[in-house]
Amino acid sequence: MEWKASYRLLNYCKHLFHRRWTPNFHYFKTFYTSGCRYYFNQPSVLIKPYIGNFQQAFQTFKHPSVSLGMHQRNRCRSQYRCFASQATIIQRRSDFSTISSEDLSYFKNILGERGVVQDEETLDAVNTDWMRKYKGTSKLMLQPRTAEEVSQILKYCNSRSLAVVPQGGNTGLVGGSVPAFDEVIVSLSHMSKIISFDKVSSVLVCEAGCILENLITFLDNQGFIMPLDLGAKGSCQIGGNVSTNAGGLRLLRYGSLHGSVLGLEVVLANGTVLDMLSTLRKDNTGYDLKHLFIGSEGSLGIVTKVSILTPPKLSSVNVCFLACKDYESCLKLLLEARRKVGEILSAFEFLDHDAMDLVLKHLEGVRNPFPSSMHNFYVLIETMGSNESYDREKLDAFLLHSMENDLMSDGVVAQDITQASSCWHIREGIPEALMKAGGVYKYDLSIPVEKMYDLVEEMRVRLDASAKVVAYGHLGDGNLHLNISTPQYDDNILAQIEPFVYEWTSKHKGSISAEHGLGLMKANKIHYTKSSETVQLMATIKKQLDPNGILNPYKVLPSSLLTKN
Ligand SMILES: O=C(O)CC[C@@H](O)C(=O)O
Ligand SMILES: [Zn+2]
Repeated sequence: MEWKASYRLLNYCKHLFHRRWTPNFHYFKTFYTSGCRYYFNQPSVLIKPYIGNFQQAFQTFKHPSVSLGMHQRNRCRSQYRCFASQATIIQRRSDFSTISSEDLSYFKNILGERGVVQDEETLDAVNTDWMRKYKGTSKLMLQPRTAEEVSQILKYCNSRSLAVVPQGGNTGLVGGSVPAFDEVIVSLSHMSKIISFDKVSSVLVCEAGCILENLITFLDNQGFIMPLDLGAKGSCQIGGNVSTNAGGLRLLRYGSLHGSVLGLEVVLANGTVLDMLSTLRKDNTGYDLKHLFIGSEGSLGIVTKVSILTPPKLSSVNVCFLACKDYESCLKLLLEARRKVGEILSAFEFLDHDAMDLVLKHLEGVRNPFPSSMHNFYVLIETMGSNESYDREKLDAFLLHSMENDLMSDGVVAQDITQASSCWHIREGIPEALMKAGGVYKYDLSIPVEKMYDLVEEMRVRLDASAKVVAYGHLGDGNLHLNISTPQYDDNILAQIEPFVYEWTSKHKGSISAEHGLGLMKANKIHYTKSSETVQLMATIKKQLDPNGILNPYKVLPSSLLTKN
């Protein structure tokens, strides 16, 4: 029995990771929990802390190369209707101009031929969002190289009433980074310089178009890390991350970008360059305006430079993947991880049976860590610290307690970086697997964790079996990614999901956008989370900073509140 079980663990590691390793059986300990035996190789139950680039070794989540048919949608020149979002029926604002040959000459004059993109293939890509659900009809993308060029562009567009969509890596999931109609796309991709890094204060200053993964690599060489990490790090840009207040996998440990971003340079709609590029931790001189731009999705200004506090790289990293019989056990594990693992806890992610099933079916190279059985829930726990034996002791205490108290049904602990990255690949691969499975309705919700899974269960009761309700997310942050996967988009299914999902979230005092923003998808849904007074004040701020409403129109706030007086 003992040998069988340890063999199973050993076998798992061999199969999943195609690696040979020699466990030290001498150290195997046995625990009896609810009639099951659990075996962990005590000293190596925790992965050996590896020195080196942990981040880099993770699989980079690239855009799926699968060819997905464009979803059915009805669109005419003045009306945009996204099939997958019932209420996203908006009219093109008639006071916006269309591009003229004089406009093109002006832009070519300030940016040169290279900065003015009109070829159809490129425009098709930048008009289409990552999910291929939203598509604009822009005929022009501009590629400035400096904040001054951004300023000249916006000043001109403002005077001509030309609407603008700022675009970074275009990895957003709510249709916020693509035009709704024919807005001019202002790409930040050519503004990708790292300006400075001060090791002592650990502050990085860079341009908005820096790809997150490039910053991660740069900092790794200096012995630091970025305070945020996302599945889309290979494509997303820091300016987009800041503009959407991207959350991701490490928010549990390092907090949101409202805490890490120390300063910004932002270009306003009228072309004013707002220099708030502070590198100071403390500055109580009046209103801290940078926070207005963090998470405003490019609707108040275009972020051109970012100054960000970067935590030191930690040498001891552990990843474990645990199986649970019910959601209640996941919550208990979270509580115990907080208590016993404490300050070294860096991620606490969860996925349910349907999410695991989907990944196993649709993603190549992913193996079930527990090949002999499927479980109802899984959690991925990561710790990061600087003292190997201290970290091990903490994780050990947590795992032993969890086993003794029947909080997990099975568990594996990565023994090296390859195994750790395989565990992460399961979690990070879910959005790609969903895309490959067919149509997907995405909801990114903050809900008090005790209630969170009730929504998932209620949703399953509402929908028939052809719709797969898939739940996963950042459990440690109270963030549920509720996805309904169907063979294709269908308005009848959508009617069963919405407005139910928003009403349910609102009733339980949750947020209808935990980390993805509102974009085009949820601009008309903001009232489910924010009071009417708050939304009114937001509209007042928007009108003050962008009186002509040229910046990312139709997004974030309901258009009805922004009509010109
Ligand atoms: O696809 C989603 O719904 C979530 C995407 C992303 O925020 C994640 O956590 O993987
Ligand atoms: Zn997420």
